[in-house]
Amino acid sequence: MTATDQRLSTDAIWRLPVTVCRITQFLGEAAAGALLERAIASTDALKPSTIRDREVVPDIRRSRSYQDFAAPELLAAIDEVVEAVEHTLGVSCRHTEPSYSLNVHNDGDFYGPHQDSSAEFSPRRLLTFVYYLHRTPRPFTGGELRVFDAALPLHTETTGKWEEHTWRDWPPEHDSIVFFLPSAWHEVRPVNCPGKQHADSRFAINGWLCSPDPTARAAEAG
Ligand SMILES: O=C(O)CCC(=O)C(=O)O
Ligand SMILES: [Fe+2]
Repeated sequence: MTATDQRLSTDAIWRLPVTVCRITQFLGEAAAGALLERAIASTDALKPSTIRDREVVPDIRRSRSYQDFAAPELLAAIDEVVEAVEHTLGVSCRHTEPSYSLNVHNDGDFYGPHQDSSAEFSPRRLLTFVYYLHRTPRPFTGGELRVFDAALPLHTETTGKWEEHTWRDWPPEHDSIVFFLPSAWHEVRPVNCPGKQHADSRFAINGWLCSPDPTARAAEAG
């Protein structure tokens, strides 16, 4: 045992915050307002949100999604900042392809703690982005994005219990975007939207920059 080991008491805390890049007023008032109107208008296209291999599991995730929602202006704006984000998060997104959807949380909706990629599910996701939209003033409470710190107090098991984790909450503020690594543990805190009006929901355009899928390419070609 070295002198340093002896100084590490069992209740020492190694707290490693996960880096999140957050940009507010990302598209500007006019573009964000127009995108919000399109998001609100998509109500008929919404289906229950899924996890992993497209399963609906309401104990883990309760919200509605529109997989084919198009937001080219958002992708163009992401393109303009991605180099700075790559630099900060230590990831390279060259030759990646975006994949994204519109996710709508209304009263009682949430998404429990999860990672967006793992060796088993969606391993090609290299960077997560979440862009938020809502009416002003914000018509709901809750719905924070909770990002858990990467490491636990030293005395806990490697996996740890959820109550031993530390975290930081990010507000889902209209026209703000966050970027983080898809391996980060995160959740959407329950939304309280007492009026339950669709237009008062927490709207998010959530997606990933993904490394290309060579098998999908081959299938498309032929
Ligand atoms: O809406 C958010 O803040 C995050 C959503 C999320 O984690 C996901 O869809 O994977
Ligand atoms: Fe996620």
